[in-house]
Amino acid sequence: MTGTATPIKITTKEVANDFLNRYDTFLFDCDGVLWLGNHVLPHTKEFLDTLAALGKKTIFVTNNSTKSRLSYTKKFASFGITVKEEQIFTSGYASAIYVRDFLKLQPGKDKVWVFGETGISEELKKMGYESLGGADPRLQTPFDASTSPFLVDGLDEDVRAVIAGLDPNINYHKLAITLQYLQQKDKVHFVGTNVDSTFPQKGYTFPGAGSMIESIAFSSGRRPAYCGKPNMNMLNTIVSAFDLEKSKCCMVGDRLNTDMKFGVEGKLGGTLLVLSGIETEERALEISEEHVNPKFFAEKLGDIYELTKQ
Ligand SMILES: O=C(O)[C@H](O)[C@H](O)COP(=O)(O)O
Ligand SMILES: [Mg+2]
Repeated sequence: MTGTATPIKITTKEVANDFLNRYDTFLFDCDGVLWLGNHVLPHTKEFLDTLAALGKKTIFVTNNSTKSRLSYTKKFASFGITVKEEQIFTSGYASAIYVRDFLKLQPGKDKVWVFGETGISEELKKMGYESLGGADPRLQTPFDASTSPFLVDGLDEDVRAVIAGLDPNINYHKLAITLQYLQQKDKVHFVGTNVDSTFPQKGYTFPGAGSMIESIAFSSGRRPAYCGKPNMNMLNTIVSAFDLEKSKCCMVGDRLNTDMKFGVEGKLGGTLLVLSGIETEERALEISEEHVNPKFFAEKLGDIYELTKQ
């Protein structure tokens, strides 16, 4: 599936201003666009300040489930950027919404086993769900079936779903216990936060959530319901939360099969691919049935900011 026209590279003041004037709302991916891990990219704050000065709406849509929306407001603040929790949507939040609104699990009764970080368990807790696993320190111990408390004490009968996401502290203990829950096929749903195969960091590309979730899918022989980008439920949640006019929205991201697909399939007014994360100019321009093409592309957000200031 491809876009309909040759992607436009933003390299002049005129094209940069035309790009900004086309949309009133910008949906920003985070990793690979605003920052790489804890390294904020050039002019991220200045670019967002420019959009605010132009009266544009900004929404942040990250597939990174390791932090809660509230925690992300603190990450933004550490870069001097003020963002409200309501402006942020994570794949962990999208997964918790799926458990609540689609699986209709009962808070206070049904529990969720988490393979991943606190970004998932904190969103579940805010919805009234008790979660197990996740950052439980007992999972950091080397795995031994005869001593693992999760087996010795027995699996929790009230677990009705597994949510699996990015876990930089992945280990065999976590994989083994998560599999035990997923082997209860008729009782425990399998939810994945996001399908990203890799995770961009400054100077490196590391394994992403999708690589871990697919490992669990392989061992369990089950397919997860993925909730992050490019899932349209996530987009519909955002569009209705802000009552957005799709044709006036632009999705800004660094990955073709999540961010750009999210924007194109979501029929947003436009898409901007930045090359500061996963993709390359060749891929942006490549016509392929394997991926969509962006409407615009640029080396990085900061370049667009600098062009508007010429
Ligand atoms: O592995 C992952 O989870 C993703 O690479 C990463 O977190 C993507 O985050 P995003 O680019 O959607 O902000
Ligand atoms: Mg990204």
